[in-house]
Amino acid sequence: MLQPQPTTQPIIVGAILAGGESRRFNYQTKALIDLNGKPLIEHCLDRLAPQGLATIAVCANQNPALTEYGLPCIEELDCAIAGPLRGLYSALEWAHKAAGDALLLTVPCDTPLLPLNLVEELTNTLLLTQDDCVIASSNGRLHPTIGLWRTNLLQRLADHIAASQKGSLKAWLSQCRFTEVNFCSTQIDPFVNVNSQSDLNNLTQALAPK
Ligand SMILES: Nc1nc2c(ncn2[C@@H]2O[C@H](COP(=O)(O)OP(=O)(O)OP(=O)(O)O)[C@@H](O)[C@H]2O)c(=O)[nH]1
Repeated sequence: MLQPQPTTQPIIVGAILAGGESRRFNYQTKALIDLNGKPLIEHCLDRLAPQGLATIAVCANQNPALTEYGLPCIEELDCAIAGPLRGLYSALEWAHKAAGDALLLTVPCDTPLLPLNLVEELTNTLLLTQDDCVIASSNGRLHPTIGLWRTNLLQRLADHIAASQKGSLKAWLSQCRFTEVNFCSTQIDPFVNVNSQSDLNNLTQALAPK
């Protein structure tokens, strides 16, 4: 088990959610979609690497194509729900096992421009508020897959899933005490995501030198 540092800083581990069906991208593995010469998951990793996480794992239905990154692979828990909430549930279980009472950052694999102060801002807010979690937003839009969660939510989430038998992250969030942390940018939305070929085309164009 990862041990806490001799400071008051909690252990923070990261999980990149990279499962799902990718119906809007012809069922292609979204994490491996190329953006400007690099797969989306590498963009994510590059953004997270300098942010002081104790470890970063990938939660992706054990997709063998993602094992080459050498990241710990989080096994998806067998439950009646699918989608990002199952990813969060699996990641919380992994984080609780790996680090005990700690904090878990979740991000989706399809957001290549994550802010470099994401972990710092979310952590500062969570420690201040003592809420269950903090969730990122931009331009007035909440991004429930991008959050910092207390691992001790695990049992509550398990109960929620067992009671609802289906679930969206939004429905789960409505059961949580959370604060929203807004990240703004005058240029491209830092949480712009790639769900389809046209999203990819638009982002490639937006990133092209003017
Ligand atoms: N681990 C895990 N991640 C998931 C699961 N479903 C979705 N995700 C991830 O959660 C993020 C948001 O997913 P969505 O865009 O809502 O769903 P998607 O399946 O990727 O795409 P669509 O089928 O087009 O809706 C993406 O990074 C997905 O890779 C799941 O069941 N398990």
